[in-house]
Amino acid sequence: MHAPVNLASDMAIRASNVTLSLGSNDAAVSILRGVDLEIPYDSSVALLGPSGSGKSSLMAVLAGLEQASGGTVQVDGLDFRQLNEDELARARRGRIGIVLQAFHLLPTMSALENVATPMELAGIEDPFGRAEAELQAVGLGHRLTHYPSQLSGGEQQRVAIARAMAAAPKIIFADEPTGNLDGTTGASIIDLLFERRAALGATLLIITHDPELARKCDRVIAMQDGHIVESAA
Ligand SMILES: Nc1ncnc2c1ncn2[C@@H]1O[C@H](COP(=O)(O)OP(=O)(O)OP(=O)(O)O)[C@@H](O)[C@H]1O
Repeated sequence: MHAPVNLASDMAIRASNVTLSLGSNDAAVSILRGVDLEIPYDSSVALLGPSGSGKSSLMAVLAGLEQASGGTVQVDGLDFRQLNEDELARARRGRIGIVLQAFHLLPTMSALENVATPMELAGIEDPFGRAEAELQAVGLGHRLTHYPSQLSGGEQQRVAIARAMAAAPKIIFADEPTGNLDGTTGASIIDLLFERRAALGATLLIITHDPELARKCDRVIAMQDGHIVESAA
């Protein structure tokens, strides 16, 4: 087993020549084809690109959900390619928050439990106190004991945001977080994500098809065919 290597880094994310192939032999598909990327701490980045260009796959690699096939991936100073699956899971805790299009809340748990339980399992101190404070911060202080089926889509995404943010992660990954919401609700979710990001001083990488949302970010990165084809501040 490798010990996590802690590399001095001024970048939240530093990826170099990252490749990802899935499947084996004749069925292997080349999904990421040499991605180079540097994202500073406390910044926001939009990731744009056509369907199938590799945005979600790149996010999975940078979030430590998928191991790259080649290249280097440094996240908050950790060399992800040196870590095994358990070490990656530990590295994510308290460091990385993830918000997806489908909210992925556990239906048998209240809003409070959905936010607190992952922190409890990760051994983070005072998980219920932190969960309650974060649910209040996302405007759901009055919905702590509600179950997902008793919440609107927008409210469920607020719970998912609270779950991603409650452990004060340094990096937040959001994959089309408004994809299942109507325009007005989606806009309020985006405002919330940016507000909480700023409050935490976290880095936000957000996959979106919405150019207006992309303009709110410090930087826009465009992908095509597994490559970064454009990067603009
Ligand atoms: N597990 C897998 N095995 C084989 N191919 C995969 C796998 N996961 C994704 N792919 C392929 O990798 C390519 C990139 O997929 P990815 O989901 O990263 O694209 P995307 O840019 O996020 O697309 P979208 O905007 O539609 O979500 C696609 O061609 C997809 O079919």
